[in-house]
Amino acid sequence: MTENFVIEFDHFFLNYGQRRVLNDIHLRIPTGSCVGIIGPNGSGKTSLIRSIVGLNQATQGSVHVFGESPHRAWRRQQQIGYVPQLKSMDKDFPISVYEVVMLGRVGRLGPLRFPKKEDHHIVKEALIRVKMIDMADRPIGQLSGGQQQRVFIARALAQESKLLLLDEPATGLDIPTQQSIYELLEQLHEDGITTLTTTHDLLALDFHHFGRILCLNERVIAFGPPDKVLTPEILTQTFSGLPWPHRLVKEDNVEVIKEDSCSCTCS
Ligand SMILES: Nc1ncnc2c1ncn2[C@@H]1O[C@H](COP(=O)(O)OP(=O)(O)OP(=O)(O)O)[C@@H](O)[C@H]1O
Repeated sequence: MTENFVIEFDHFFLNYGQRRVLNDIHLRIPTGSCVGIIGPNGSGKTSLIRSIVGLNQATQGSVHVFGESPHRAWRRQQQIGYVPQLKSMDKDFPISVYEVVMLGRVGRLGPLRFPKKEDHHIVKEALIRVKMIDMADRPIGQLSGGQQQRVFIARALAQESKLLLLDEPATGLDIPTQQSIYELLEQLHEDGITTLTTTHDLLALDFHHFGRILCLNERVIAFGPPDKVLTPEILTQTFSGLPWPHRLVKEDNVEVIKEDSCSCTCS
């Protein structure tokens, strides 16, 4: 590891039982970058994120975060903020927005220690940042999906993470709310926080907010700046899983995909 890379995958393979989910991931994420991870449902995006957090163990190869194993990086300095996919929540779950964000401080407080003035200050700042301070006393379960997502981002911010992993943060949200989440990511990027954000929904992704796009479909299909990566060919390969190389050809005003090596028409 060099200090310029926050995450380093070294020929990383992941199986669930016999099933291969991530195949020879060899990738380095530069410190401070704002990465969008795209790929269809089941392409391994969540599995990749969970591997970075140490929730999945490599079947082969390795991943290092801040130059350490994910477990050590997670436990030692609480540097990784993880916002999992939003699940529906019991409306009566008895925990307030403020308390959820304070959970982000627990790792730094240590066991059985009460929050100090500084912790309360950090929690309030995080809530202000995601524009949720007015709802601090509300039960989390009574918030909309977009509001809950902001609260979970605030919890990760309260950890003072240098690396933030967001799994499908915009899915199911209306367009202005998606936009506001992406704008927030952009601000975090300006603060030097490395962010990785997944989505399967190309329409929900505003590419302008990302410095790099990772196209994933079990393997890394492409990784680079949006203008280089978001080509019809690469997107087709990412989302269709069709073999490479191939090309898009217009036939009777309909675009069809053709492999370069054969003349068959694929739908
Ligand atoms: N705990 C698990 N045990 C067995 N198989 C799993 C497990 N978690 C995920 N899978 C399978 O691994 C594959 C990749 O799943 P993953 O959740 O990483 O994909 P994804 O790209 O995040 O999908 P989505 O866009 O739907 O969230 C899928 O086929 C899924 O069914």
